[in-house]
Amino acid sequence: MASLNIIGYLLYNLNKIIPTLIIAYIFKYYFSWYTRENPIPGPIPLPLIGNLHQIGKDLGKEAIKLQKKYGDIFEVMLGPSRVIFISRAELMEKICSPALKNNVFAYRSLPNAGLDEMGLSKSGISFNMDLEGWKFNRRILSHTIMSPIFLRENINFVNQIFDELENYWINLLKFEKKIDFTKWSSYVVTDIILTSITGKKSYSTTIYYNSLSNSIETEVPDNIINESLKFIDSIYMFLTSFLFFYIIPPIIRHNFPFIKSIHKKYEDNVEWLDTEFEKVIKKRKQEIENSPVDQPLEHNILNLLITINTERDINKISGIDYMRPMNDVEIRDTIKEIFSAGADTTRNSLCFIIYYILKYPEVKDKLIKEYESIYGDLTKKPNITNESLDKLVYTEAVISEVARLKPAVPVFLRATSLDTEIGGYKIKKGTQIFTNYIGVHMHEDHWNEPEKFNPDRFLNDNIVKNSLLNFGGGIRICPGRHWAIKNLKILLIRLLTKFDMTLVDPDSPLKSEFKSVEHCNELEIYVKERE
Ligand code: HEM
Repeated sequence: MASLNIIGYLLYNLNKIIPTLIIAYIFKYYFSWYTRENPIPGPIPLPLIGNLHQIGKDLGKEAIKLQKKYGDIFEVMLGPSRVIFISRAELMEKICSPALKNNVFAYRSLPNAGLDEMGLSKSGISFNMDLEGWKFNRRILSHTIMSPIFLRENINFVNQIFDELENYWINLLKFEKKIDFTKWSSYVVTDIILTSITGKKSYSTTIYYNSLSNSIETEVPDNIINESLKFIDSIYMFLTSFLFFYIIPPIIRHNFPFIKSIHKKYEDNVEWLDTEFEKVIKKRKQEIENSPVDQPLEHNILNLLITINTERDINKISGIDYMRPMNDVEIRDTIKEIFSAGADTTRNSLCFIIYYILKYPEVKDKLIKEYESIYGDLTKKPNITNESLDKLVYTEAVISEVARLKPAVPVFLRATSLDTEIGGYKIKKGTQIFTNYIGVHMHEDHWNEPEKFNPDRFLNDNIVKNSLLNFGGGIRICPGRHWAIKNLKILLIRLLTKFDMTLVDPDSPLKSEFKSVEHCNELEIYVKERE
């Protein structure tokens, strides 16, 4: 009877109780926030969402705005979680430490249910919380893509794909001079990565060409078209789903009606992709097993990963500490990593570079002069070798300058595994750090006229340590950086020596937005063959 009375009282006074509870919650929220330990300047958060309304719009651009307002180290709340942004070269010292032992920043992320559900926290490289596994996979990936036998073959892969693109563009140019470069770059880079992994022809560029052209250049069977399209969609869905899994708490993903169906779609996609990769690995293992032991294997990434530390080891790098082959899950997740970390970054970097080169024709002329000095007569197809790529000093300066102004990864993650101190602030073990690379790249203390596009600064200036972090730094520095730069160089040589390109709208600013990486939204160019 007494409990009924209480329920009745509560129901009767609901209109007073709910506002009181809300006010108490808000009061408690702000009391905790204002009295938090080791506070760092930053915007005042809102209850429940924190600063998501500010940061969620476009991480790269918002990070710069907040840095201007709060300084080189500032904190924000992402929902209930505190995150610290670091935006100055000197403050990156510990994050960029190459020492493996007692490295405060060895982890990318704090434990995260979304990463667990995506299968990323116990496997692969970028988000692997098992440091032994991370070290093993990372080392093998680095040895594979840096090995001379792979890099030699890589030039053939990229050249083959460019030859195809060249033919398609020449055919299209008979009718239409305008090229949507964002689309082409996406398909070309997907094909480069797919071909480097499998050693087999991949069809994304062909399928795209066929969709634009009346004259079908290469017949592709329907089943291959469908498989390729499904695979490409699935890879891009995997990339897009990352932020969804990472930011949205499981309780919302699993229970809210609309969000629940998105979650299911993304979850099914992860499963489908894993199964597809597993099928490819199984088939290739069988092919290797069936081939005679003395028959040389092709130097693609899949063969290299499957045979590493086995009697068929193509690279003969078994001398490294880990004397065991990779298992199928390790191979699968390393390949997935190459796609997820390498495809979007490389293709958006290429778009940004093309934009700046076309915007600054004097830079384009200097690049062509560099190619002439190294490859001679440019009316013939250049004979590209890895040694010649290493001599392209000006090209490298252009790639660095574009990456400084427009890094494909403007902000990324690291987490503290020990208590530490940065810039005079105490930071506790288990804090999520956002490395604000774009903030460092645009810092007036590190760069003279940081807004200005000036590749020569990389030829003349003394570069401040840790002030160019387009590939990150320290023990988690991008293992694909040399491969990516080589691919960008090959594509630039081939594009600039074969075609004359101009921007359709030279006055338009570069249109990009942050979606896991910085995406080039639009890049229309006019193209004609060089005379
Ligand atoms: C222009 C293209 C690329 C850019 C701008 C880029 C940028 C980055 C950045 C900023 C990081 C974070 C490093 C850090 O935390 O210090 C990273 C990590 C990584 N990148 Fe790249 N990347 C590119 C291409 C590639 C390619 C082609 C691969 C494929 C092999 C790759 C594989 C990885 C992996 C596996 C990691 C995680 C490393 C770890 O956590 O130990 N990246 N990349």
